Amino acid sequence: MSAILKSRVRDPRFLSKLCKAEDMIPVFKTGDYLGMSGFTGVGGPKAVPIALQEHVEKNNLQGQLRFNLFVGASCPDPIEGKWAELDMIESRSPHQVGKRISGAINRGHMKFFDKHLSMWPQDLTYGYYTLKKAKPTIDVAIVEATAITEDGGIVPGASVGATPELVMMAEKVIIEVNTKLPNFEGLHDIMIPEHPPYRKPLFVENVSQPNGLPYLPIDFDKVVGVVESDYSELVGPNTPADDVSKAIAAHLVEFLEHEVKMGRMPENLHPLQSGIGNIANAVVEGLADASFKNLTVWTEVLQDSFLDFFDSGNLDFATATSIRLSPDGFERFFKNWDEYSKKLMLRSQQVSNSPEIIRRLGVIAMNTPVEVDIYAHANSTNVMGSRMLNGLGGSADFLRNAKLSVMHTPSSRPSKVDPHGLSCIIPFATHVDQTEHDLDVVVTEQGLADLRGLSPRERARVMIDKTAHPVYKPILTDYLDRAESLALKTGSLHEPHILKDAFKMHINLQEKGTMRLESWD
Ligand SMILES: CC(=O)SCCNC(=O)CCNC(=O)[C@H](O)C(C)(C)COP(=O)(O)OP(=O)(O)OC[C@H]1O[C@@H](n2cnc3c(N)ncnc32)[C@H](O)[C@@H]1OP(=O)(O)O
Repeated sequence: MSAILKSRVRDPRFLSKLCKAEDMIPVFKTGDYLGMSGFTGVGGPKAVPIALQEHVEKNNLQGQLRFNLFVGASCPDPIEGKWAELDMIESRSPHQVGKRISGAINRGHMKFFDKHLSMWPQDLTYGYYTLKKAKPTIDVAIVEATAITEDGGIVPGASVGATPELVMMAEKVIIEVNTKLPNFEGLHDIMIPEHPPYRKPLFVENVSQPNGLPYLPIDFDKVVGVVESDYSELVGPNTPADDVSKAIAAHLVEFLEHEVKMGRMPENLHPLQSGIGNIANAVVEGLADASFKNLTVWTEVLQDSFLDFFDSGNLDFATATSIRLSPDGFERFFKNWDEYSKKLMLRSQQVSNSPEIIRRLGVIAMNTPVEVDIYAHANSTNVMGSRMLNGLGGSADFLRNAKLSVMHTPSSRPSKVDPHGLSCIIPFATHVDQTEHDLDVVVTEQGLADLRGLSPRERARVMIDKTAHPVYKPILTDYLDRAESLALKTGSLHEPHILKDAFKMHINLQEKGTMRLESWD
């Protein structure tokens, strides 16, 4: 036992359960329901999942040790991707990131469902996801801790996610105490809501107000092993902001400045939420450089750009359920721990994504879609209505409930044969995650469409005019003109469509490699 482990595990009962990762292998049976801590690739167990994958590989057990895997959001790709490669995942929920896992889903080899991340943990505790089992429990939960308190509470690492509910539902719990990472004590605020009809309001009136405990209580009798882990977070680098993302950020900053000037926002705005991905990261970079002061953040994931935001002196406090930084970002975070940690709080995803709190605090939500249609229905998940990317995540928790709901996207993306082969603004979304009733603003590098208070037809004109790429403006305008004239004849002018043509741009992409239609005829 390392000296650091001894100092981190302050309840001696847990030291009596100390074992090696490999010793835990017999705990797992094929078909088990597994829960893992972690969110957006950080704060999850590493030593036990890696021991399991090595066991499968060494003993040629591919396809013979398969699990139903629940993780609040995604696991690190080196682990989950490898599990997918070794055919160790039978089913998965609610969010994943990585080509190997989405590949297995899209080949039909792995069952997957996504669900609003605020709802997923409570539905788990209602027993909705274990209906097929005789007992509505998770068989084993593997949880990363950076310390265990005197009274047996788990201090998580860089995320909280759905760990409280996974532990609550688990029959057996394995704790990985990570001694490579710093002790994250003091950063968490963990509360588990009661079931209805006993649930109390979440008493959070501002982003920095705690509402729970600084650790996760655990039933010691469930603990079947405590493993020391010395893995760093298995995260990759960030892609630097490009000109498209910078232009999107500039439009958004200008719009928010206007909102302040018109008195619809206070000078320090409202708490900000920013989604995952490169564009979201770049938009936060843009906000960090803008003139807003004393900002706050109520979000799900903090990416690297939030460190610049803190350093700019313009960000007073940020709360999330995960700090998903790049390796350089984590190094910077750990070096300046005292500075950053006093302005941060990590909550469970039921709280960070709580629709009630998001709506009451007046959050400004900003997320990236796959595509948005001219009436402002957005697809966040399924390319061509069919190929799953990552999952819905918390996008709709925020976009439906925010005071200002923003989706940002490049106006076009390259295809194999055309640098602008995909238009992200299309006539009809091939899958709908966010509806026209949820979105206020859509912004691309071309401009910003303010859709508030507009009828569908007004909205469609503004969307095409402000957000579509110039090569697609005439194509989309032509579609809308034709749809309107058809709808006039059929008395259906509220939200005009030509059903036989609505997906013609997508079909052209499938057949000719580009959405640039030569003609609608
Ligand atoms: C954990 C959380 O929930 S945070 C809260 C917000 N969550 C969400 O919004 C969930 C849904 N959103 C997402 O998953 C992401 O924002 C995405 C995938 C839509 C965009 O992610 P970004 O990193 O900004 O964009 P990026 O340009 O890297 O695209 C990611 C991939 O999606 C593909 N993609 C995106 N849009 C399209 C499209 N219209 N058609 C085809 N492929 C597309 C890209 O080609 C890329 O694929 P690649 O990895 O093979 O190159």
